[in-house]
Parts: sequence; C-alpha cells; structure tokens
Amino acid sequence: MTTSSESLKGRRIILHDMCLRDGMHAKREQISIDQMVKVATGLDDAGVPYLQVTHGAGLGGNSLQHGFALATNEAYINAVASRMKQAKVSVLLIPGLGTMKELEAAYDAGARSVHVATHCTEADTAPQHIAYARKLGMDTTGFLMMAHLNDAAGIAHQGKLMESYGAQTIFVTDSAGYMLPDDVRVRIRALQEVLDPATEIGFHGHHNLAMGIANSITAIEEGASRIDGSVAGLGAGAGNTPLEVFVAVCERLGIETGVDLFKLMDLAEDVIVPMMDHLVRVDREALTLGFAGVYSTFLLHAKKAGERFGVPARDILVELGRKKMIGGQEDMIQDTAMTMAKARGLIKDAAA
Ligand SMILES: C[C@H](O)CC(=O)C(=O)O
Ligand SMILES: [Mn+2]
Repeated sequence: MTTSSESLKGRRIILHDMCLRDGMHAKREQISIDQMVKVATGLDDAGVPYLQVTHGAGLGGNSLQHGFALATNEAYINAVASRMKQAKVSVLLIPGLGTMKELEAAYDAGARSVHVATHCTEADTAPQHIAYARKLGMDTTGFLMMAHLNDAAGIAHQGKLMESYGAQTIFVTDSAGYMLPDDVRVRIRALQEVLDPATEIGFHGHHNLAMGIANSITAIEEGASRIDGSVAGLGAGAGNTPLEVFVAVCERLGIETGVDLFKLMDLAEDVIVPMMDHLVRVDREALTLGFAGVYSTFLLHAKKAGERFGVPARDILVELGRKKMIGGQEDMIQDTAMTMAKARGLIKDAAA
C-alpha cells in the first residue's frame, strides 16, 4: 500500500495515555484505585510507554472548584507505579494549583514524568515548577493549554520560555478541540523553528471536531515526536485522540509506536468503554466545545449549570467561548448560566 505520507514511514513516536487523568474529567473524578490499576496494567501490557495518573486538574486538583476524587493523587500513583513493568507514570501540574511539595510527593509515590501546564500565554508562571521537576530527574514537559488562543509566533515564544526553564518537551495543547490541521501545522512548525533540536515537541488533542487523529498526524508531519491520546477516547469533552484508532492509523502509515494494536483495542472494548458513565462521543455539547473554542473540561460543569438554571448547555458553552473563559474559571460557569437565566426571565434573583 502507498500513502501520500511516505515521509512518515519509519518515524518513531512516543505515546502517552491520558485515560487516568484527562479521563477523570469524564468520570467526575470517580475512578477507583482498582479501576486505575486495571487500566494501567492493560496499557503497560500493550506497550504504552507513558500513562498519566492524577485528578483531572492534576496535583492539587482536589477542591470544591474541581471536585474530589475517590483517592489522593499519591495513593493512585503509588498503586499504579508499583505494578508497572515498563510504563512510566506521569502527572499533570498546573502551577498555582499544584505545588512543588506535591510534585515531590508524586515523585516519591513513583511518578517519573510531568506535564507542567499553563495557559498558552502564561508560560512565565512555570519556571520554578519546571526547574524543580528537572532537579528531581523527571521527564519534564511544558504544556501550553488552549493553544488556539495564541498564534504561531506567540506559541513559539511561550515554548521557548518553557525550554529556557528546563522543559525537555513542549506541547501544543488543543484543550478545546478547536484546531484544524493547518492550525496545528503552523504552531508546531513555529516551535520547530525556534527550539533547540534536542527539545522534543508534542501534541495533545481533543476530539470535539473529530480532528484528534488528523491533527496528531499533522503534528508528526511537522516534527512532533510525542502524542497524547486516551484509549477509547476517555477524556474531557468528546475525549482525547482515541489511542487505539491512532495506533491503527500509525501502523497504516508506517509510524512506529511500539504498541500492540490488538491489545489496545481489547482494552478499549472490554475495560474502558464499560467504565464510562456516559458514552464519550461528539454529542451536541461536545461538538459545541470544538465549534466555539471552549475548554473541554467545562462540558460537565456546563451541563450541570444548564440543568440548575434551565438554560441549554449549548447556549452556556457558546457564551463561555465568546468570553474566552479559560481553565481555572470554572466558577464562572454557574455565574454565566445564572446571568443568562435572569436575562431570559427564568429566575428573578441571585438566590435562585
Ligand atoms: C487541566 C486540563 O484538563 C489539562 C488538559 O488536558 C487540557 O488542557 O487539554
Ligand atoms: Mn486535555
């Protein structure tokens, strides 16, 4: 078989599964330790080299704003890491939410890799956390969220800052699942132009416009060597790039992942899909996230606010997109829904 992407043949990439971190959003943080271990051992057995384990919002995520998980981050990491044969456990850390003390505790529990995540214009909030991760000897990624809200030159600038703090990989993160392949192409290309050749580039997609696979392939075409996804797409919004589908596409293109496709398919079908509280798919609201450029994590919050105030979740999401709300502004979802309900005469006062 020949494809139009002959240049991809033989390229080796590193996959990173997000089911047990981004998937926590889709499960309202209710994944048990036993479920985590079952999923993680399946990923490890299939040869996935990295898997992320934390509260959906990462270290320090347990809070009224972000919800409480069934166990502490340390308990999850320890249970999973102690059973891994080859896979490395990673964590997410948003500076301001997670602390360096929590990063050290995660390392002690067995985490060896970290995505240090900031909004795509706020890399300068991350120098201490990135430097500390490197000091601990962790595989350290700078993770630029909501990357559609910064242009290619801006992403290159932010990525270069993160590299200067010590990040070994810079990720373009399509948190809203808004990007189309050319949006990915220009941003990865711009990073490629400014970063040291030793610095890796990664892409984290959300499947809200069903572009997770196409966008990830585009990222690889432009030089990305690390791709995030999640088996069966378990993640926020319409989920992350579905990893088993992505591995199948990589095999067709001759891109080497080192992952056993059939084992991953079985894990998706037999373990992950039965775990879902709702089918993670491009439904009306998830599609709205991608269409309006809204943070995927807001999906279930907007549905809840919609039910409470009698305003369709789609309308709330469109408004959040218009206001360019970003991660950390979850409290504004209820506020926005209430304001809309008042404007529509559905409620009379703030005590509703
Ligand atoms: C905290 C977010 O879920 C991080 C992420 O995965 C994204 O921005 O996408
Ligand atoms: Mn995500």
